[in-house]
Amino acid sequence: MLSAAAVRRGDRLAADAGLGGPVLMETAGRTAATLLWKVAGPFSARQPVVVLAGGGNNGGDGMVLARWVARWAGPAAVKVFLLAEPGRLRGEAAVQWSLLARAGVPAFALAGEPAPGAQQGPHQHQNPGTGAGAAPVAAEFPEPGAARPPAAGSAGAAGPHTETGPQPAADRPAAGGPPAAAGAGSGVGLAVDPFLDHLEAAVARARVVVDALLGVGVRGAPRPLAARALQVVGAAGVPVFALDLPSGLDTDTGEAAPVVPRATWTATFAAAKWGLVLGQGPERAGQVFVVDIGWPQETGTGVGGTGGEAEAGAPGGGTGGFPSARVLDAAGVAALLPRRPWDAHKGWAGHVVVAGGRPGQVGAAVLAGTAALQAGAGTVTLAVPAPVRTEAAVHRPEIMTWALPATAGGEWDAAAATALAQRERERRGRVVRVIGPGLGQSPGAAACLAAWLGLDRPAARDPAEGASDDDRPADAPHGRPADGAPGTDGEPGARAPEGAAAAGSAADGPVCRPTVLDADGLNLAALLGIDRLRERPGSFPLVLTPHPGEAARLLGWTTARVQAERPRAAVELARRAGAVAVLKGAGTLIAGPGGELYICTRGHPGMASAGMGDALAGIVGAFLAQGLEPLAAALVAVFVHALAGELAAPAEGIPVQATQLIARLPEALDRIRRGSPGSAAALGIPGVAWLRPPLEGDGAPVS
Ligand SMILES: NC(=O)C1=CN([C@@H]2O[C@H](COP(=O)(O)OP(=O)(O)OC[C@H]3O[C@@H](n4cnc5c(N)ncnc54)[C@H](O)[C@@H]3O)[C@@H](O)[C@H]2O)[C@@H](O)CC1
Ligand SMILES: Nc1ncnc2c1ncn2[C@@H]1O[C@H](COP(=O)(O)OP(=O)(O)O)[C@@H](O)[C@H]1O
Ligand SMILES: [K+]
Repeated sequence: MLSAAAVRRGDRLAADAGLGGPVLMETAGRTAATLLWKVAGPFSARQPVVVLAGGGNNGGDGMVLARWVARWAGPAAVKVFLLAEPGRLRGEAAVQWSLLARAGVPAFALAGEPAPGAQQGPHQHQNPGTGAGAAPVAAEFPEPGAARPPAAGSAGAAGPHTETGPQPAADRPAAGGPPAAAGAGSGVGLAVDPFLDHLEAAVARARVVVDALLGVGVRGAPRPLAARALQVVGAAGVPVFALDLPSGLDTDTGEAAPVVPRATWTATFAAAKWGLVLGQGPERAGQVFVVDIGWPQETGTGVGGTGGEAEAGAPGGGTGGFPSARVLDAAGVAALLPRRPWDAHKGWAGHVVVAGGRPGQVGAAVLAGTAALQAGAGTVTLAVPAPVRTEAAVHRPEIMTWALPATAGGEWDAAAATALAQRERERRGRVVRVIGPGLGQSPGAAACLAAWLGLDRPAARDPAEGASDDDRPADAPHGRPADGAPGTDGEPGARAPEGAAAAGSAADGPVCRPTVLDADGLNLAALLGIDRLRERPGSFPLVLTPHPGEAARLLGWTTARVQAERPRAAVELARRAGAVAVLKGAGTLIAGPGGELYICTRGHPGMASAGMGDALAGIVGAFLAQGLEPLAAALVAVFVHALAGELAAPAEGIPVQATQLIARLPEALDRIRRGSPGSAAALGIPGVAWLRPPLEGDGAPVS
C-alpha cells in the first residue's frame, strides 16, 4: 500500500535496476488489457472499448491497452480519445501515440492552435511546439468507415504513419464494419466541444470505458476540461475500468471530487495506493486488482504481498503521504500460523483469561472467550464480577468462570486485580489476558487496569510462571518464560526495578502478562495516558485493538482525523504505546512498535455489528496464548477474523452477527492453511491479484 511519493520512489528504483518507463508501461497496459478482456470482454466493433486517455503516463498506459485490444480484436474494437494535443505529448505517452497510429487504432485528440495561415478545420490543425515535424492529427489516426482518404505524407510529432508498418489486426475485418485502416478520420484533432460530442457518442455505444485520464500524477481536483470529459463518461452509465486509480482520486487520501468516476474495476499498478482504501476510494474504485508490473524485489511490493515480513526497503519510507504498508494475504498469514505438534496438550495452547463482563455486558466477555476457544486457545476463563458469574457460565461448557470481587452494584472492585492474579497463579501454563470487553469504566475497573498494566506500582516476575515451562515441549513458542517481566533473561530478578520483588511479588500484588486491551480497557488506558503504556514493566507483550473512536480517545484526536489519517494514526498508536496497535474498521491496519505497518483488505461492511470487536480481541488473545509474538498474533487474528466474517456472509452487504463469525473461525483457519480464495491463482491471470476478492456467495464477477 503506497503513497504517491512511494510510487515515484519505486519507479526510480525500477529505473535504476534497468526497468525503464517504456518497459513498465508496456507491462502495465498489456496486463490491464488481458484483465479487461477477462472481466468485460470479448470486444468487437459492436462491443467496443473506449479509452479516455490523458497526456501523462496514465494516458500512455491506456494507449498500450488500446493497442493490444486492437491487436486481439481488430482496430474497430477500440477507440481512443486523447484529452491532450498530441504535439504536446512527451516521453512514453508520445511514443505510445505514435504506436497507436502504426497499429491503425482510431483515435481522437484535441487540436492545437492552428498554424499561421492554416485553414480552420479538424484536419488542418498544426500542433504547436513540435517544430518542423508537426503534423495534422487527423492524418495519423484514420477513423474506420470514414470516407476521407488518409492525408498523404503525414509525419507527426510522435512518428510517421506508415501504411506498411506492423498492423497485425488491420487485415482482419472487424465485425460490423469495414477494415479498420481503410478510411481516414472524420473527426480527429478536434476542438473541445466536438471532441466531447464524439466522446459522448462513442461512450454511448461502448461495452466499457477505460479511464486512463489521470493516475498518480494528479494534482488536486480534476481541472475543468478533465472534469467535463469525466462528466461525459459518468453520465453514460457505461461500466468504467480505471487504470491505476479512478481519475482525480487523491492517491494518498482517497478524496474525490464528484466527477471522479465510480469505476466497476480498477487495475492498479505495482502495488495498491492508499487512496484506494481510504476516504471515498473504495466506493470509487470498485473491484481493485493489483497488477505486478515487474518492479524489482527491492521495492518490496510484489503482488499480494507476503505478509508477516518487515517492510524493509520498501518505497515510501514515510516521505510524503503515508508510510507504506504491506497487504496481508492468505499465504503470508499461513506462514505465521502456529503449528500444533502432534503431542500438543492444552497447556501448549495457552490460557486466555478474559477480564470484563460487567452487568449488562456479560455477552461481550462471552463473545471474546468463545472466539478465543474457536481460534485455538487451550483453556479459556471468563473473569467477571461475582454477581454475573452464572450468567457468564451458561454459554459454553468448555469455558471456565472466575467470580471476582464486585461492588454492591456489580461493578468491578479494585480488589479484583489481586484476586485475578491469585487465580491465575493457581493454574499452570501460559496466561494471556484480554482486558476490556464489557469491563465498564468504574473506579474499580480503572484501578484494576492500572494494576494489571503494572502502572500503579513496579511489577515483578511471577514465580509460578517459570513452572509452566515444564508443560511445554522444548521448542514451544514464546521463548520468553515470563513474557517480558523483569528477569526473564535467565537471571531472575536481574533487571527488576529497585524494590520490585517486594512491591510486585506473587504474594501481594498482580503481575503483568501478555495482554490484549480492547473496548473499555482502551478507554481507561486513554485516561491513564497512552504514553504511560510504554512504562509498563518489562515491556510485556501488549496489543491494542481500538476502533476509530477509541483510537481518537487514546491519541487525543478527533475520530474524523483518525479516519482521514488512518495509517498515521495506527503508526502513532503503536509508537506512543510501544505496543502493537490494531486500528479496526474497513481496511484494518496493524502497526508494530518498530514502525511496521500492515493492512487487511478483507472483511466487509456486513461485519459492522456489535460484538465483532469483542470476537477479534479474543482471537488475538488465542494466538498470543498459542505462542505467537504480538505482531504476528495481531496479523493472524485480524485476517482470520475478516475471513470468517466473509465466510459467514452469504453475499456482499448481508449483515453478519458475531456468533456467526465465531462459528466460522475453524473453517477460516483451514482455508488459510490450504490457501484461501482471493489468491492470485484464483483470478487466473498470473501477476494479477484481487485487493479484496468478491465474497463467494456474491457470484464472482469474473467468468
Ligand atoms: N512512471 C512509471 O514508471 C510508470 C507509470 N505508470 C503510469 O503513469 C501514471 C503516472 O503518470 P504521470 O506521472 O505522467 O501522471 P498522470 O498521467 O497520472 O497525470 C499527469 C497528467 O495529468 C495532468 N494533471 C495533473 N493534475 C491534474 C488535474 N487536477 N486536472 C487535470 N489534469 C491534471 C498533468 O498536467 C499531466 O498531463 C501512473 O498512474 C501509471 O498509470 C505506468 O505506466 C507504470 C509505470
Ligand atoms: N466495513 C467493514 N469492513 C471490514 N471490517 C469491518 C467493517 N466494519 C467493521 N468491521 C470489523 O468488525 C469489527 C468491529 O469492531 P468494533 O467496532 O470494536 O465492534 P464492537 O465494539 O461492537 O465489538 C472490527 O474488527 C472491524 O474491523
Ligand atoms: K485513471
